[in-house]
Amino acid sequence: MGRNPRVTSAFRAMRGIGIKEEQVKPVLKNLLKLYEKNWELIEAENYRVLADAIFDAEDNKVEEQNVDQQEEDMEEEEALVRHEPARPLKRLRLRHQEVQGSPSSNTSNVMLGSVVGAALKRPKLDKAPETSAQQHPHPMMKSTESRAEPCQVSPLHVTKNKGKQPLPSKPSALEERSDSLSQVAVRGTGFIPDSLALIKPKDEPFTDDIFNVDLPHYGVPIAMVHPDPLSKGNLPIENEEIGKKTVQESSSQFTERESRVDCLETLSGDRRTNCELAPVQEESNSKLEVATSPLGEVKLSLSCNPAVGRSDFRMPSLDDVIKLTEEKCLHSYKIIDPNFSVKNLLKHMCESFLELGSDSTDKSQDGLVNILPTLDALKRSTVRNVLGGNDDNLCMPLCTSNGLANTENLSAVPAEISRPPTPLNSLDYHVQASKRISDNDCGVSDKDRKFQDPEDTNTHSLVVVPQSELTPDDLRSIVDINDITKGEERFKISWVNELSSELLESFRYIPQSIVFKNANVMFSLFRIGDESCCATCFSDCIAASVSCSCAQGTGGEFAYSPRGLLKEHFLDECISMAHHPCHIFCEECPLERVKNDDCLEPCKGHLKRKFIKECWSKCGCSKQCGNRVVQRGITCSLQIFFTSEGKGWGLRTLEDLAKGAFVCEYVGEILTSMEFYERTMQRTKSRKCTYPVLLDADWGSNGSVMNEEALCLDASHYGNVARFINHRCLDANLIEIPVEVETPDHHYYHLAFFTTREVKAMEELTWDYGIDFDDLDQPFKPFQCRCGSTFCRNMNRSTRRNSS
Ligand SMILES: C[S@@+](CC[C@H](N)C(=O)[O-])C[C@H]1O[C@@H](n2cnc3c(N)ncnc32)[C@H](O)[C@@H]1O
Repeated sequence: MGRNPRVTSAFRAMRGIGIKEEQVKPVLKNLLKLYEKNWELIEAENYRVLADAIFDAEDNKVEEQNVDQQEEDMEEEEALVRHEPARPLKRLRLRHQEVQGSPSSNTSNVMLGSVVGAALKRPKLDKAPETSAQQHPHPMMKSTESRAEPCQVSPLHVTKNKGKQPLPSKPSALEERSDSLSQVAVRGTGFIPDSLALIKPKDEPFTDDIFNVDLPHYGVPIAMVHPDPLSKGNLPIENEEIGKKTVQESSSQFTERESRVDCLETLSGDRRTNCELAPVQEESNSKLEVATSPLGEVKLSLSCNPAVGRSDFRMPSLDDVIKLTEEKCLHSYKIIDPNFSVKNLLKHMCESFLELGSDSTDKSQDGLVNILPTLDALKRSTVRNVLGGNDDNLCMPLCTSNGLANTENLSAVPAEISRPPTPLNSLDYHVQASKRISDNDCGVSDKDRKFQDPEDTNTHSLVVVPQSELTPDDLRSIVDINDITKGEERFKISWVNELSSELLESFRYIPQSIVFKNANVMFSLFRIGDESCCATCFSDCIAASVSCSCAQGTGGEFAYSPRGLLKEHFLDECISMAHHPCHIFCEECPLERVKNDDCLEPCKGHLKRKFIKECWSKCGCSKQCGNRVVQRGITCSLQIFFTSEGKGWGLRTLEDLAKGAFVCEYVGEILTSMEFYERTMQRTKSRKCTYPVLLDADWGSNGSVMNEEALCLDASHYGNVARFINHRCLDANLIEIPVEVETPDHHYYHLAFFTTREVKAMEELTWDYGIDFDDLDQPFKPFQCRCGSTFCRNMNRSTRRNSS
């Protein structure tokens, strides 16, 4: 009789990835037995289960060869006593830790992706929908280069590039920052569940609440944890009663015969769960600690109570317990998610326990944990975590500086995150705690890193603290996921990260720019001449048949249409000026002067721009006047999101926008060029990133600009939504236009963003920073542009270099 063609195919597939027939045979046999000849399970994902099982079998062989003789003898003895079943299949997982765990594996997920993708493709059926992170490789998964350097912008050393670009920090600082970010990146990959593929067995429907099935049916040994002996007598009667009730309610989920859930311990020892108590004989060696929360406050251990007829019980090794449990899980539930691990399941249970017990809204708490979750809630939460319910993006990552005004007082302190139990995938809650980090690190402190288990792709491993432990600085730095503006704008602006667990860096939202210290920004009625205001107007200047004097600055015609959009020809002229730049050169450029170099460098040039002049305080028209657009603030629905191209955070519109629509202005601290120079130098030392924009639209036109008159906006600490707008070469959908709102003095003006074309809802909003990527004289290397434009100046350069 010929060989079963399915067997032949299996051999062939395995041969294709370098596995010999003799290695395949025994494992395949076992699998067929285990899956009751359900070939589909074995063939799924290009024989992934089979390959994985073979890898594991090989692993076991190596492990076994390595154990010393004594241990082997002991194991054999134990095996005789316990009748441990043969162990062909532990858990079916790809050896992803080989790529994930390695500290040098910046490209881990890329590697994983290619291995899995090439040899072992995922099945089409029953897998969780691909996240966008899987569809587009996440920037954090790749090399450091692919991560946006949030503040690499051209500094005061402005080059001939129009002087409008944000300013870069020193390369060394950037490199260091990149290094730290790359570490985050490696870890960050772990948070993205690789696959939730759970293949249904033929005859057993698989549901999400698979772990809620009656465990007695399979006899899987669930934790039997005894109470802390020290406080046994302290348990209040009410708790005991409640505990009994809770266990009774959920008793169908646990076996009564061999295992009973007794209690989950806390470090404090004086808190008791609402679990059933069992008389436990105290023997230190009769308790096996199986999992703990990251800090060890919560522990999960197993013990056997000799009083219920197990006097011959011998404590097994933790590894054996885990292996056997995984085998049973595999057999019972056919879990083949490569990320499934009982160890992680139990760890998640500890975390869920802590999470549910740490209700930060309860101000009365000053201990670590004092509200104990019901077992049902605990299980739901744990199962959600283990099955890859990726709610990582629900937790708030906050890079916080201690004292925003004093940027030097930045220090690394422990991470603190409190995560309330939330519905899966719901973003509808506020940040409840803050995470402080070192200033050169965005999102994760060293301490956090320590808690990260490279194998653990689901857990947040973050420390939970009661809200009372948050300092006023922590509370100040909280970024509301629903509204980063904290009510400062008329419209809420939410943020979302659909790609990774990276959280929004903390900053102070301000709707209007504010003077930092010495900037000479004085708005006086005295400075506004009668000819530049419309004192006699009383309603909407734009609706009037004859344009008032406020239109003089824009050629006698208002820049805005009655619909509140920029007039087409005005806008087109601004766009054309940006595309065909005309530079003004100052006699002594303040940007060069502040460097205090022996030899003053010539001015690199500043882009000439058209100004909009709005009606202002001395005008008689109403606030609703059509010539008051920018000053009325943001009127469209915007959102901050994590870009998939490696640019970091970006800004998008949630509604369609017409051409010429005002979006927002660039808001930040107003600094003199000297202040900015000093700040940049300090930042370089402390590796702090910057978000500055020069207000140089009219420099040089009236002779030299004095140092203290040369202003820029820095949105690093105080800013608005514009600080998230990314750069796009040439065909950006936004253009920045200087606007006079309070003063005709062009040293200070508002920098407002208008759409250059129609923009559809969900499109990213971009503007051309004006960076000259070709300018090799720049002291700092600009970021690697990922704008994706066909006119990308950065891409052209590298393409040119490649072709030459
Ligand atoms: C004003 S910030 C924009 C918001 C920033 N993406 C963030 O995550 O905070 C400027 C920084 O964003 C990144 N960036 C902006 N546009 C980019 C682009 N086209 N390609 C790559 N990175 C970009 C650079 O790191 C730059 O220094």
